[in-house]
Amino acid sequence: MGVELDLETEPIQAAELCGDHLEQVRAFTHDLADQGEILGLIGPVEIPRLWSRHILNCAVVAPLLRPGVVGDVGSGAGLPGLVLAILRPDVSFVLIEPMERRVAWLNDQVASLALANVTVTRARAEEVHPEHPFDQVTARAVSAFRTLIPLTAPLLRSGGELVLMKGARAEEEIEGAAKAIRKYRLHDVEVVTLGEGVLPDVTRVIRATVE
Ligand SMILES: C[S@@+](CC[C@H](N)C(=O)[O-])C[C@H]1O[C@@H](n2cnc3c(N)ncnc32)[C@H](O)[C@@H]1O
Repeated sequence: MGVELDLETEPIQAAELCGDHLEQVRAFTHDLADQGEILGLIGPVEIPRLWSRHILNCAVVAPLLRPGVVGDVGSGAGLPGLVLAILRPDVSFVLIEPMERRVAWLNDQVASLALANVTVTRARAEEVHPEHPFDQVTARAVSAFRTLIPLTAPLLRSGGELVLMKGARAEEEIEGAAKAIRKYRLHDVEVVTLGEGVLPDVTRVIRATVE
């Protein structure tokens, strides 16, 4: 038995942002609302705003991805990795998460959503050495840009791109990361704002390309 489901009404934008994949995104969202608190994946205050502050904030990132392999570092509940994997079946995803209970949840969701484009790796990012470095790496709510760079940039191929979901202080985080930006040879570092006029909270993403 799950917790009492107190999920907000599905926002009208969900249909627009999820298109043909709405049913799958809806199934994931309802499972997360139902089991997320018990499994320690998400706090109770987040459940009533799961769609507008979490699911759809991840969904707006989908158009930034290119066909290839994306590593999602610190996937946790599957944000953004599972949402993006549902919306972009043309892209392969490797979800990297060290916590056993979260890995079990991710594997269960991959199976129940029948996602053929996802593998889950139980590891810390710094322990991962992909045979074929990733084309892009995503992360959300893992750490500040300065400390996230050493965890994520080494996973990328030359010319690969970081797509890191960030809060309102993204520009300040970039200023504070000057040393790591140089050390890991990042260029074209920029903040893009997604979901403006569509979502209550815009999504801010730091994009950067590795030399
Ligand atoms: C605050 S949670 C965010 C989870 C999810 N990305 C989200 O937005 O809901 C941070 C996640 O990063 C994972 N994590 C922490 N350090 C990590 C590392 N070095 N490598 C990979 N994952 C890490 C944690 O286990 C946790 O699941």
